[in-house]
Amino acid sequence: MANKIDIYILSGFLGSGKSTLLARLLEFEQYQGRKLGVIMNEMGEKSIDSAIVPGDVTLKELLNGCICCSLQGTLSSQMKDMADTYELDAIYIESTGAAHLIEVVDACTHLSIVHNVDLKGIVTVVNAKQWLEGRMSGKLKKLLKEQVKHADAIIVNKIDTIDEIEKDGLMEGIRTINPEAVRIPAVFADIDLSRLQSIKRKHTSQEHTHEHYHLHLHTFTVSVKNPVNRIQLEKKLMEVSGQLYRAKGFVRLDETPGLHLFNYSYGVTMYERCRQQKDYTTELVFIGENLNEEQIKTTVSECQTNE
Ligand SMILES: Nc1nc2c(ncn2[C@@H]2O[C@H](COP(=O)(O)OP(=O)(O)OP(=O)(O)O)[C@@H](O)[C@H]2O)c(=O)[nH]1
Repeated sequence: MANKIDIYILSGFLGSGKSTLLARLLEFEQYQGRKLGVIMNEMGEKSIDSAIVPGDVTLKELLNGCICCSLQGTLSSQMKDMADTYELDAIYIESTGAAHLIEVVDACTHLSIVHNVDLKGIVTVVNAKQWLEGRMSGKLKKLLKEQVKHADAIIVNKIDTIDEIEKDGLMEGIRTINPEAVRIPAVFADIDLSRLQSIKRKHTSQEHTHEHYHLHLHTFTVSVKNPVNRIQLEKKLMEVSGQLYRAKGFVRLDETPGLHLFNYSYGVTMYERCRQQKDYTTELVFIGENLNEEQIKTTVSECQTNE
């Protein structure tokens, strides 16, 4: 094998903007004629984010678990498989928002793969508002800090949701945690992407000093057969018990025809009309802590109209 495959790990909590960044990176890299692979890890049984990956990019989905623990071995073997089967220039690994990065780095530097790949670095995406407000459990705070600490580049995303003074304070706070990383403020991950291509991995996999605690994230899927009332769903999701960190999936709306991508993260709901005419199942994946599954199922059913 001639050249080693560049590996980039995309990290950042649920809904911070990893897929938004990945979509831009894939377009940017393909424009330069590079052949790409994506390994996408999601907590749920179904992949929602893979919809952003173009058909000519090699895609592997690792679902229903986390590549930093139960799927760590699978990540190494999938990378090896990709490297042996396709002539790729780069592989992007989108980790779940709950991943511990050192374990993901270990999987990327496993003996079975280390001669085929060049780990360029970890890019962590931060949700600016969530980081500033800090409305989250202590464990989650620790995890987000860890994701920033181990990054080689940090995209401080969603700065449209905070003001200029807050932004300055936030950038300084991030610098204090990780002064060596490239730090870039962004809206919808719209950055000079060439800055990411030149990053270098600074940390080594010897740093097993952190305690490996786990967020007790609860993930489940709710089928949404009928069109939903957008405003009602938005309002009711704000009222569910526990900490709802993320919800996403495909739904139809009662007010307009067509399939829509639904995204909920940190109190903000977005609907985006699907341009691709693929046959997506209408269902929503919910991820959070201390969620009441039955309550959320009832909520979703109350927001649906009868056809
Ligand atoms: N306001 C605002 N919304 C954004 C920005 N970047 C992304 N979003 C929206 O935030 C939602 C989540 O973005 P994703 O890119 O899917 O986030 P993610 O980190 O891949 O999410 P998971 O894979 O579920 O962890 C989507 O609705 C995006 O359109 C931003 O800079 N500002």
